[in-house]
Amino acid sequence: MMLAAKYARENKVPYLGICLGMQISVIEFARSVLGLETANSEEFDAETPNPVVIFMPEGSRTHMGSTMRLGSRRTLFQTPDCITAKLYHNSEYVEERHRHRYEVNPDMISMLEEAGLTFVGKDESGKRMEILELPSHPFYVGVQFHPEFKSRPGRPSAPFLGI
Ligand SMILES: NC(=O)CC[C@H](N)C(=O)O
Repeated sequence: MMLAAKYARENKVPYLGICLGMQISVIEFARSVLGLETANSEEFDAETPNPVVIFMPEGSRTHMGSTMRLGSRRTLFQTPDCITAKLYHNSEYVEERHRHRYEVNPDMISMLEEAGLTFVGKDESGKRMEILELPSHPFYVGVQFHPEFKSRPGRPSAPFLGI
């Protein structure tokens, strides 16, 4: 997955990373562009010195049961000037379904954004990264939620229309 994300980023191949796919794109970007060779998700290396993806449960941090961020949650677009906001018909927010425990580390956002990765969708607290884009790329998009859950035959969820 890491190599696929790298290849797509460097060769301007369309990339839609869903959930772990978004997390992988952040790890790959941190390693290749920021030069943080040890960047990782806490899920894969709990001791990583550069945790760009961390355990961010909605419930308890110590119990696996009921810690998943699950079901429909709101994502607010941070700017109308991005690919995904346009795909979602210039809505101010979208409600998509979630199923995960790990998320992009909010403490690393400014570093990632200074290097060109932009977080164009966040939850209402501003702490949970929901959508990323790479403006220097024709279509490099990551979504923490699962747009496929609301996709239907003949009525695909918006992000798929961008590929
Ligand atoms: N559905 C997914 O891709 C979730 C996996 C992911 N590593 C998590 O945050 O739990």
